[in-house]
Amino acid sequence: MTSAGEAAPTGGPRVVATGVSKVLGEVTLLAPTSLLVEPATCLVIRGRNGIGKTTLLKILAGLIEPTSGEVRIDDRPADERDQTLRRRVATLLGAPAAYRDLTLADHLTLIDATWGGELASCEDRVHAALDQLGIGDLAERFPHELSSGQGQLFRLAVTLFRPSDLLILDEPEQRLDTQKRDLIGSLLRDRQRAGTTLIVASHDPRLTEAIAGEVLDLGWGPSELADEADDTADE
Ligand SMILES: Nc1ncnc2c1ncn2[C@@H]1O[C@H](COP(=O)(O)OP(=O)(O)OP(=O)(O)O)[C@@H](O)[C@H]1O
Repeated sequence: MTSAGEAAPTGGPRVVATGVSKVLGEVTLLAPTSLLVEPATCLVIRGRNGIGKTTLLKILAGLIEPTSGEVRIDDRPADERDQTLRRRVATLLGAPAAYRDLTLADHLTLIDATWGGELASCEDRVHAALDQLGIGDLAERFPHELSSGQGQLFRLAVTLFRPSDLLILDEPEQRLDTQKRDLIGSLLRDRQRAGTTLIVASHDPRLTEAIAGEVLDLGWGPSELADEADDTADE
């Protein structure tokens, strides 16, 4: 059985999205989009604020249903309720649930137990995972005792620690200083070399340069809100 903190040994899946879009009432959250991510490669998704990057990641992870189109992760439709996919796909999409009365080390220990990690080596692996992200000295802190950047490192630790061979990350660089962004770039490259497939939305050119095999630009044009603001300014 795969232990928490290790990539699944079989190699990451191929991800194919065909014409996926999301529309809620009058609002288009994501225009029709297609992509292909080969196993153990990294796709970085870019584009202006509000273009639909997070929406696309949620669709790829099977967290929300597209209005049109479909996503396949290897031969399976993306669906977070699919147990086989849940064992493979780790996501950082918004803040994962954190328990106020559990320390950072407690959180990782809980994750390890959930995914069947070996009990005897759990403590060592938990501390190694926190050390790897430069927050080993915060192991006994509670989540609400962290700075915003330390909180982001904790969320990354939680995401990277559980077994997965497909990582879907929304702006992993958020709130991090340059050194930590470089660290994340290096950790993600290592995961890719170990066989993990990566799909990452990012606004950081340096991180993109460090990890991207392919880049998908969703668009850089003005948003409707910007259009409306321009119209108002013209009046
Ligand atoms: N629940 C919702 N209801 C209506 N519109 C929404 C909802 N969630 C998001 N949107 C809209 O959908 C669009 C896409 O949002 P999304 O979060 O996917 O963009 P993004 O590219 O990730 O933006 P950012 O770079 O700012 O993180 C935005 O215009 C947003 O306002």
